[in-house]
Amino acid sequence: MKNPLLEVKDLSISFRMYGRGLKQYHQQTISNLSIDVHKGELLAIVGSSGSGKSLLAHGIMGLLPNNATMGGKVYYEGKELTEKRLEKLRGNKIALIPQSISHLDPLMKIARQVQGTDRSTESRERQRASFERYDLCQQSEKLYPFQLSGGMARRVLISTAAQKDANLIIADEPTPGLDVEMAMKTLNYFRAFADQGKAVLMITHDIDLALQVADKIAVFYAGTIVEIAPVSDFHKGVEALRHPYTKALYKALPQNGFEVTRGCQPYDKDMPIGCAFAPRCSRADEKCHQDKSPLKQLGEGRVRCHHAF
Ligand SMILES: Nc1ncnc2c1ncn2[C@@H]1O[C@H](COP(=O)(O)OP(=O)(O)OP(=O)(O)O)[C@@H](O)[C@H]1O
Ligand code: NI
Repeated sequence: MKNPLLEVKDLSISFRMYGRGLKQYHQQTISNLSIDVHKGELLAIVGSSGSGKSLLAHGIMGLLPNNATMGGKVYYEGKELTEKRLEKLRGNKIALIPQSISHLDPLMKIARQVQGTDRSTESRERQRASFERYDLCQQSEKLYPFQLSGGMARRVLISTAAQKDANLIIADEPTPGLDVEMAMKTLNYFRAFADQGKAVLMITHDIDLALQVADKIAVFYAGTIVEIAPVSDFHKGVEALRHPYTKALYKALPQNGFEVTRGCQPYDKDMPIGCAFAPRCSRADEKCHQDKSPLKQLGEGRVRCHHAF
């Protein structure tokens, strides 16, 4: 297979924090995370809230807060994505659709911020066409972000990315606030975008929606990827999936029985030394509690579990 368009290798992200008596400590939030996205591919990332999905997106884009330290490497088109390269590519060839609408500038009318620094007639036309596609009427151009509803703001963020000449879209929870029709339109746009030989990394809570358009699903748990599986494995059923957490996510879907797994994801400070899912896993044994499994290739997928063969 050709080089991936985006490759994340052994990523780690930690935060400098202050505890009691202003004692400084480092909170490890993402560790040993590797993924790649090829041209033509739509990779969906699913996982529980607080597992580090948005941090991954911000880490790739070079938008981490000041108290964060990032380790590992990110490659784009086979070359390391240095800060200097990012400055050129961010918002052009690599577009982010952020999860939070707070990424909109509160003091700038939305048409202006969607166009960015390019105020040419072409840029204005692209912005108008993109607004039209996302049902944003012309009057909305003059509004400030606080005057938008949640769904409108989401559509502004999507149309901002859609009017760029990007090769890679990183979409962080792009569908909340959208009605089903608009959500499907957005996902179909991502699919068509990938089919043109470009690529999409889409973070979502909605596995059902992801299954309709993605090629692969990467499952996130407590700051790392526990499984990457082709969508066809999810369609085959629970037996085709490799990691106990992926199986639990699958069984929690309404059509698969709404089964609840006891316990919750560990906090960064209480991270177990072994597999982070072990405290909730019925198959966990001594080895699982003691060491983390590497991400192993298994069939067409990859899994981080001692018991998966
Ligand atoms: N600025 C920060 N300082 C300290 N910790 C942070 C900071 N930003 C994020 N975190 C930590 O990173 C963890 C992961 O956050 P992130 O926003 O990536 O989760 P997520 O998987 O995107 O969740 P959600 O699905 O709710 O959007 C949080 O639980 C939080 O502990
Ligand atoms: Ni998030």
